[in-house]
Amino acid sequence: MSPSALGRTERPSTLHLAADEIPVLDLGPYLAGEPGAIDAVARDLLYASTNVGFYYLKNHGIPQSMIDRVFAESERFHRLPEEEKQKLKIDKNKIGYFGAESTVTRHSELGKGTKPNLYSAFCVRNDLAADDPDVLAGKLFRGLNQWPGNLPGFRENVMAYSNALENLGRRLLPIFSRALNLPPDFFDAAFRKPLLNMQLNYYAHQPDFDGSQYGLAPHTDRTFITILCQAKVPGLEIRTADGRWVVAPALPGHFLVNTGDLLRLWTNELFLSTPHRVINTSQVERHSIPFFFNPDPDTVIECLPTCQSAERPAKNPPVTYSDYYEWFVRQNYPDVVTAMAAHRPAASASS
Ligand SMILES: O=C(O)CCC(=O)C(=O)O
Ligand SMILES: [Fe+2]
Repeated sequence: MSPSALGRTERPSTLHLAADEIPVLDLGPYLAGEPGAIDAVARDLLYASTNVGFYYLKNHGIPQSMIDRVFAESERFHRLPEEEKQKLKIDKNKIGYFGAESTVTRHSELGKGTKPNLYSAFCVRNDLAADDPDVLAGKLFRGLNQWPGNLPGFRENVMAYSNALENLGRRLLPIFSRALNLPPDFFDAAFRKPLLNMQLNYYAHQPDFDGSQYGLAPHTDRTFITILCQAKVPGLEIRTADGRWVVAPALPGHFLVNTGDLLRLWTNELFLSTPHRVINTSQVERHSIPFFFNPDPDTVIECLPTCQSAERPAKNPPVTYSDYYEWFVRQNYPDVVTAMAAHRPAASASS
């Protein structure tokens, strides 16, 4: 146990805030390997994570043409007839399609009592092969992706983007280690085979807001981090530490990252997992793509050594990521729960 635990930090004087609220981290110097760049960006990250929980990334190195292609694929997918999309209905691994009003946000206190969500989504995970050991072992959340049969190029463009975001996620890990006073490779083992989940989210135009029916109800993410691309249409609101809901603008060429519950847990609740929600009262359809970046499901999440001290002991017992995540899925996705029950081995059916 370290003598004194890390705490919240002051805003670095060079750190820019978008919309007066949300830090903008410049990855350019770090990705270019400039000396000392990791220290500067780790300082910004520590401030953003302990005070806001959301931050934009600029100069992240992902070409705009690749982003445009994956949004074009999202539009192609969501234009398919509903019955075509239902052929890919979400399965026990939370892979596939879920339609409007088929999910309910129950895992967050803030989402309690809200109506089913208006959004629909296509979910993909790591594109594993049928002979992958985890697939053969039937490990939960390690299944094969489902792909539409009639959209040539779809799988390639979606996975090209997912692979690029996976690489970006890995490049961020040493910055988290630096911010948290940990050895540079601290997170590497947990992310050797990360548990990825990416969604092509679609929000129809919502003419009005009745106070309880959201595109996506208030919630926190059950992730390590989420890397979101909002394309052009805003609609995401985040709840500031002082309780206001503010719109996170769709900034061209920027990703919006948020700390998830898992990283909050890992850091002994030092990093904020900030509530957010979506209401699309713009006059047009909204597409967004969250990339949920998570460690291997077998990872044991135990309070980091630099986040605890005699004065600030660990607040939570260790838990494996699979247990932590399964609880969340069971709360929110009734169709996944049904699929899980259908696949449960007979021997454990009554337990
Ligand atoms: O669509 C968005 O902008 C946010 C999506 C989101 O919060 C989620 O899928 O968890
Ligand atoms: Fe979210």
